[in-house]
Amino acid sequence: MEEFMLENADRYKTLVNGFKPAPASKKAASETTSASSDIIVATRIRPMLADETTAGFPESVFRRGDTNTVDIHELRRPVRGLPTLNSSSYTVDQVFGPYTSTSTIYKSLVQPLVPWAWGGGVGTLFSYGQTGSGKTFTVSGLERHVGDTLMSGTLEGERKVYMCIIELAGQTAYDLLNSRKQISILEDSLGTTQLAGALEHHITSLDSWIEYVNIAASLRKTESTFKNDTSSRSHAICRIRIENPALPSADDGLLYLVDLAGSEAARDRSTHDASRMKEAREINTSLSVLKDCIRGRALIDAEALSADGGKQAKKAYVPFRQSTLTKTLKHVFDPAGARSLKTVVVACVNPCLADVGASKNTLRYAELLRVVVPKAEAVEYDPFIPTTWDNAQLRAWIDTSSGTPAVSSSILTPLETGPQLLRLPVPEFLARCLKTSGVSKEQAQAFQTKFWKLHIDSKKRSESKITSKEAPALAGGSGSSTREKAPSRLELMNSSVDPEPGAASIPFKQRIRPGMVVSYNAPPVWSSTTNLVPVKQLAVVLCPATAVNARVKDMQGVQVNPGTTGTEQAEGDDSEKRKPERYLCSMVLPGIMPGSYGIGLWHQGTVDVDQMEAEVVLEYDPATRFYYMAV
Ligand SMILES: Nc1ncnc2c1ncn2[C@@H]1O[C@H](COP(=O)(O)OP(=O)(O)OP(=O)(O)O)[C@@H](O)[C@H]1O
Repeated sequence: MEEFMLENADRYKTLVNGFKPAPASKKAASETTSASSDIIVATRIRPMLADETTAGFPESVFRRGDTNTVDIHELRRPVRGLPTLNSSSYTVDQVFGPYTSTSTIYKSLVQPLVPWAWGGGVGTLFSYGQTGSGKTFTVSGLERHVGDTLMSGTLEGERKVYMCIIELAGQTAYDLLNSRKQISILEDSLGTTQLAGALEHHITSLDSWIEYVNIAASLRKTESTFKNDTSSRSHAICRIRIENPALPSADDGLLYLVDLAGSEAARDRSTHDASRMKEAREINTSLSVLKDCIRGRALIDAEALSADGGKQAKKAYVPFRQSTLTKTLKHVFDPAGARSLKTVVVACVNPCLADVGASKNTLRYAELLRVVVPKAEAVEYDPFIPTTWDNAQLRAWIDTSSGTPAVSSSILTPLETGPQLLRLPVPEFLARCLKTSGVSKEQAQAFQTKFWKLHIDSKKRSESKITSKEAPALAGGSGSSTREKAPSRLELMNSSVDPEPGAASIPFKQRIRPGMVVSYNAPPVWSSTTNLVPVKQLAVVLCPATAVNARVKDMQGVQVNPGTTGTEQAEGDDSEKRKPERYLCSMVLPGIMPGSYGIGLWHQGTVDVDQMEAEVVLEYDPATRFYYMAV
């Protein structure tokens, strides 16, 4: 095939020079969808390398004028006659041609992620592409620019910056800042991913930043391939954690710079042995899972913040547990997390005609990452729905609703709209409030909760409005009177409310069931053994203590059902005696948002029925991914 390309290089160049793209379809103007603003997908076309030019290969990847469209041309070998041109085009959010510097790319794509992470958000950069397309060249250049910005002292406030660089090869992880020592990727009992065994370095100067980046680069596992002598067959993840000492309980900002393993060109594979083929399969699987995770998470975020309550958005799935790469980057994908995210993907392409197939695959992948969400229609302003507020409406609300002294709206939201403020990382929200003189941490926190609560309540209201609108249609046809449609059992699954009709009229102790949330008045048995403080002494009932076997122990290691050692089961036909008096429960833990809760599924203890005070209804909020108490 390469011979055919070289033989027909001149004809190919003539055909490419005469290429005229089809006129842009009118569809774009009338589009009802747009790419999600939380994820930017860009393409960088690297320059031709000397060996490619010397071999006589022409270029095959071109930016179309100043647009965000890339044209790829290849030669088609017809059955009869002269070769013809086969062209395809791909559209992404930004295109950088072969002469664009890394510094320009930094300014336009990555620089905004730095203050985002500085303010407590999660920013992630992925460089993706075929082997030898310039991924490592791009990431290593960007790493230096990030270090420059972080260490420049120009960002507001005091922060502590920590760096950790790891490499993932298949299922195995190594610490690139500790002599490539093997480490483990673990999830702790609160569901947080831990890079167990990896060293984290406190970075205080640009020199030490560069030193660590260089150490990692030199240790990066490389294995020669046909295409690129220093090809990396592993993913490298540089994680920057940014601590804000002024808000010790707030989430740390995170910045991930990820140099993905090369997605190889088909022609390279022919020279590989079985282990290299297995490696290639593993890489391709992890890249495919990554694509699903990026898309899924962006769809979920778009859905949560849409003014229509996400009714138009498709239901998304984020399979982050399906690969070590996405498990490691759990913060970036986990739909149950509440972090504000910004993601940038740079799809690197090699312009050489010899690699045209791989370039097409890379750009196809890039296009798939562009999550299309329903275009924001001009929504009618509603004083109770923050997602409908423009900047002026939001500022007017802040001026009147943020307490005394009022939080300065020009500091908190100089430009933001309601939906944008909802996306702001909580630590950044609080830090901005605290800039108004006289505003205390407590006031800032209470105001942040108030804003979120308004949003959550508005979503609940919009859901119930839709339900009641649907009711006549469902009742219609029979001519029956318009009844409000009762929520189905499935719809009730977002709440701990008893799904049985009429349950509210039965005292809660007579209908204790798995999933019921109760408040109780005894000192929590687990607080002495853990630093996690249960919230308001709430617990989720799992099952009667008598239902579990002798092996089951609570958090203190105490046997939950002491009656399971033998005799009691043989004796028991007296149902009164067997009636459970205590229940195995999971602890309800404080959430990240003020007023929010999480459920510590594995933080289990027993609660006596006598100690239970009342049933409490917790509702799950998909926007923040926490539970809130229903009023
Ligand atoms: N924008 C660029 N300008 C100049 N040279 C570049 C550019 N991008 C890449 N190169 C050169 O191309 C070669 C391959 O780049 P690089 O090693 O970054 O590819 P890669 O995609 O990381 O490959 P692999 O997946 O095999 O690791 C290197 O010699 C690099 O210096």
